[in-house]
Amino acid sequence: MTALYPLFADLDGRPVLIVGGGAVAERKTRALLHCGAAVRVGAPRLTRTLRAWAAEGRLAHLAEPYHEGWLESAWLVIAATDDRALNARVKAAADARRILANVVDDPALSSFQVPAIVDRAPLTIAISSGGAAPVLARRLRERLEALFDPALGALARLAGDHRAAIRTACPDHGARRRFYDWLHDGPVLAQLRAGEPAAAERTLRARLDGAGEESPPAHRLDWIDPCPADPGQLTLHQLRLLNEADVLVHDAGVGEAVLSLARRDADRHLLDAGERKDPGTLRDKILARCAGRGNTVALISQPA
Ligand SMILES: C[C@@]1(CC(=O)O)c2cc3[nH]c(cc4nc(cc5[nH]c(cc(n2)[C@H]1CCC(=O)O)[C@@](C)(CC(=O)O)[C@@H]5CCC(=O)O)C(CC(=O)O)=C4CCC(=O)O)c(CCC(=O)O)c3CC(=O)O
Ligand SMILES: NC(=O)C1=CN([C@@H]2O[C@H](COP(=O)(O)OP(=O)(O)OC[C@H]3O[C@@H](n4cnc5c(N)ncnc54)[C@H](O)[C@@H]3O)[C@@H](O)[C@H]2O)C=CC1
Repeated sequence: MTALYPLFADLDGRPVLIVGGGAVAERKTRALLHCGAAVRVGAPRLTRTLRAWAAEGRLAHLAEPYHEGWLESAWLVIAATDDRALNARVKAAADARRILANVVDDPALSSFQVPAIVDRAPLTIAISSGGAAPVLARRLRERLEALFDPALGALARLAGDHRAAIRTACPDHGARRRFYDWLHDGPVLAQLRAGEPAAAERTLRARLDGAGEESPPAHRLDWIDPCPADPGQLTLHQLRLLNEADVLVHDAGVGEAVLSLARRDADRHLLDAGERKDPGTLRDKILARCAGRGNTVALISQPA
C-alpha cells in the first residue's frame, strides 16, 4: 500500500454521512460531532446512544436501508455496516462522486482512514498504522495519553492567543524561538498545570514586556565531527545541538536522515571538498559565512 497523506480536516457544519448504526458507527459519530460535523446516520437499527443523539437533534437519522441518494451533499462518507458487500458498494458510489470514504472493515478499500487521537485541543496527536494494526495504534495512544500533560492544550491555546504579540515583541527569529523555548519549558506550564490560567497569562505578559531588553545571544559554533551516518548513533547531546542550530554546515557525505532531525527552518550550507581539506581555516570560513546567525552546527562526515 502506498503511504497515506495525513491531514487535519475542518468539518465544522459540513455534512458527513455514516452508513450503519452499530458500535463502530457510534465511535466515528462521537468524534465527528466533537468536530462540529453535520452528521447523518443511515441505518435501520441504531445503538442506544445514537438513538439518544438523534432524539436530541444532534444528528439526523435516515431510518431506512441504504440508497445512493444519501451521498448527496456529503463531504465524507463512512461505510460502517456489518455487510462487507454493502460497504464496498457505498465506497464505489462515493468514488463516483469523488467523495473520500472510510470503509471500516477494509483498510485497503478506504480512501481515508481514521487515526487514534490524543486530544489536547487545540493540540492533536494522531496515530496511524495505515490499517496494519489498529489495536497497536490504540495502545500507543494510551501510552501517549500518560506522557503528555493535560495542560498542553491550555498552553497551546495561550500561545495561539498571544502569537501576534509575541511576533511584535520578538521580531527577530532567534529571539522568538528562545521565547517559545521559555514558554514551553518554564513557569507558564507549571501554572497552567496548577489550574491557574490567569496567573499563567500574567507571567507570559510580563515576560513579553521585558522581551525587548533581551540582548542577542553570542554566536556559537558546535561540531559534530565525525558525524555518524546512522541517526541512531547520534548522542543525546548531538541531537540537542542539531535542534538548537540556526545554521547547519555540512559536507556532502552527511545524509538527509541526519539533517532532517534539525529544525525545519535551519539554513543549510554545503561545504565543498576543498574547504574541508583545509582544517586550519575551516572554522574561520564557517564563522565568516554564518556571522550574526546565532547558533551554528558543523557536521562533518569524515575526518578532513
Ligand atoms: C482501517 C481502519 C478503518 C477505519 O478508519 O475505521 C480500521 C479497521 C479495522 N479495525 C479493526 C479492529 C479494531 N479497531 C479498533 C479500534 C480502532 N480502530 C481504529 C481505526 C481503524 N480501524 C482504521 C485503521 C487505523 C490504523 O491502522 O491506524 C481507531 C484507531 C480509530 C477509530 O476507529 O476511531 C480505533 C482506536 C481508537 C482508540 O481507542 O484510540 C478496535 C477496538 C480496540 O482496539 O479497542 C478493534 C478490535 C476489535 C476487533 O478485533 O474486532 C478491524 C477488524 C474488524 C474485524 O475483525 O471484524 C478492522 C478491519 C480490518 O483491519 O480489516
Ligand atoms: N474500523 C474499526 O475500528 C472496526 C471495524 N469493525 C468492523 O466494523 C463492522 C461494523 O461493526 P459494528 O458497528 O460493531 O456492527 P453492528 O452489527 O453493531 O452494526 C451494524 C450496523 O449496520 C447497519 N446496517 C446493516 N445493513 C444495512 C443497510 N442495508 N443499510 C444501512 N445500514 C445497515 C445495521 O442496522 C447496524 O446499525 C464489523 O463488521 C467489523 O468488521 C469492527 C471493529 C472495529
